[in-house]
Amino acid sequence: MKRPLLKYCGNKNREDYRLSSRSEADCIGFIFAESKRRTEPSEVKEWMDEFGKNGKKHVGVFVNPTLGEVEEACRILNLDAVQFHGEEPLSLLEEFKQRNGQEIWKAIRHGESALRKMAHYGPAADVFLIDSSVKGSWGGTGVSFDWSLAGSYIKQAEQMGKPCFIAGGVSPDNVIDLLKIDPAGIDLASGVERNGIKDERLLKNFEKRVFDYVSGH
Ligand SMILES: O=C(O)c1ccccc1NCC(=O)[C@H](O)[C@H](O)COP(=O)(O)O
Repeated sequence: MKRPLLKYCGNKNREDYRLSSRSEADCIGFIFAESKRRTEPSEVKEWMDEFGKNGKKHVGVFVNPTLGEVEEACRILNLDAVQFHGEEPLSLLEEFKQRNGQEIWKAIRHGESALRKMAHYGPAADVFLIDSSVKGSWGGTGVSFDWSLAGSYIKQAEQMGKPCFIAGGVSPDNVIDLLKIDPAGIDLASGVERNGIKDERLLKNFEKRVFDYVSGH
């Protein structure tokens, strides 16, 4: 099987950045929205200048932002992709795409209307990310959803010709269950953190499990 793309999200300090930028991840994410993981583009720029991007796609995560906020972060960081993680109108994503051309990720919460929302955002989204739905939180909850239901998202994204990341409570302990449904990408924040910061042993353990599983299938 093909290894899924990996994204470590919620890098919020210099050490998180150092670890994630030296990891096996393909993408690393930064929260520019209200969160315990919130950071500022100017801080990320300092870490990026110090350690280098090391080939990782840098993804800025926003929740119901203004176009100006997203464009300002893109200007400072030259982001490779922007992840819209709220209930943004499709017109905002379309306008952003038209003006800037960056890759757009649309996060959608698992639930009854998720397939319909994927179709709705299809004209603007380049990548889908399906996350758990937890009341009162937009993301980064560490809570998983029933992955036996994730096949329909993966299939619909494939039919639309777009990769689909699965997120929400993924960790070294449960990633094998997720790999069995063969998602194009896996996104996680909490599962590779200890006391709220990225943990090298958890990152290595997670990657070993993914790589061992993939090489055996
Ligand atoms: O991580 C956050 O704190 C966060 C806050 C607000 C919006 C989005 C957020 N995270 C976006 C991500 O892509 C996370 O990796 C995703 O929600 C999964 O998080 P976790 O369940 O902790 O692995």
